[in-house]
Amino acid sequence: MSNGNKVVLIGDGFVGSSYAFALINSGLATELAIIDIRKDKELADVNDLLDATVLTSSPTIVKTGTFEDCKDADLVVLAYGNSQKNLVNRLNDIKIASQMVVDTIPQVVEAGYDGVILLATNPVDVIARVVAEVSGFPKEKIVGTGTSLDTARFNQYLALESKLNVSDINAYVIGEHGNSSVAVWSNANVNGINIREFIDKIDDDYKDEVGELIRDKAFKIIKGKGATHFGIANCLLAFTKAILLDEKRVLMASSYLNGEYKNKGLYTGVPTIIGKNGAEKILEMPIDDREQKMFDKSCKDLNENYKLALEVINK
Ligand SMILES: NC(=O)C1=CN([C@@H]2O[C@H](COP(=O)(O)OP(=O)(O)OC[C@H]3O[C@@H](n4cnc5c(N)ncnc54)[C@H](O)[C@@H]3O)[C@@H](O)[C@H]2O)C=CC1
Ligand SMILES: CC(=O)C(=O)O
Repeated sequence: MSNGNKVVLIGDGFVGSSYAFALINSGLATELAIIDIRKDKELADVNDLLDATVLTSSPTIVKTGTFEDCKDADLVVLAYGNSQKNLVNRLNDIKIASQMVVDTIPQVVEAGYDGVILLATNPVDVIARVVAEVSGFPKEKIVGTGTSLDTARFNQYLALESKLNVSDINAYVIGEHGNSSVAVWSNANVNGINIREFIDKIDDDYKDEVGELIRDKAFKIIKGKGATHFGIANCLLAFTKAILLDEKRVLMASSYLNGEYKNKGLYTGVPTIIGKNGAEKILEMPIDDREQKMFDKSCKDLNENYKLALEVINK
């Protein structure tokens, strides 16, 4: 551990650089080391970010990094992954992303790092499991961003539809961050008042339609500009803050299930208390039978697809 808050970011593309910008503006990190295989991009971003730090209230020391930097890091963040340009199903990226984990995580561990690893790399639920397997770390030290972005999209949708402030909407998405995600309507509320009081057309068709809209949002953004990156950058920042400041915040992380929500042995998006030890406790909110069935199917899909990752890990 460093004397302040040292973050090592691995992967400096759209997502990594947006996170880096959010992080230096937050003043949370005393030091940020950036590692990418594109050394020109890595150096260019470091120099650009250093200029940006001058006008922040608490300037972060930003530098190009090596895996040795992980030795005294307080947090390692993975934002590498396949380009989003042609994304149609995140699960198609399993082999490429698993190979990145195999290429990097042993070096993080060899440097002596044994803290929390936070990741956004897609497919994030499967890749969290790959990072756990390759690192050998306790399961709670691997924290994926899970359905935090899907949850933000669900809340945004409900705020627009109900014409209320998004801060007052409490609605969650669980399961895969991807095509089998599950919007939990049964306990969606506005400061404790059921969402049905504000939107009267909620039947199963409407739920499916909105579920589709939330899932499609990523693809629409990618069509417009090649990647989604601001939303996930702020999700990563919220997790970073919760871990570095030991906030015990409940965030929709990819966490390792051990019987919660009637499933076990895999990482997926569920409400989780996040603190300095990572995913400290999974919280079980009530879900209805329909949502449970969708969640079970999502877990089944993730388990099936993990076999592709195993081919890379065991190569
Ligand atoms: N979990 C979520 O909610 C979201 C996840 N993502 C995911 O984030 C990942 C990154 O997306 P983008 O930044 O748009 O991709 P990008 O293609 O812009 O950046 C990826 C970066 O990773 C670097 N990289 C590749 N292999 C590496 C290695 N072994 N070591 C270090 N760096 C390496 C590349 O050089 C590149 O700079 C993707 O998997 C994407 O699907 C994106 C948005 C939301
Ligand atoms: C790309 C991606 O995973 C998202 O924006 O949801």
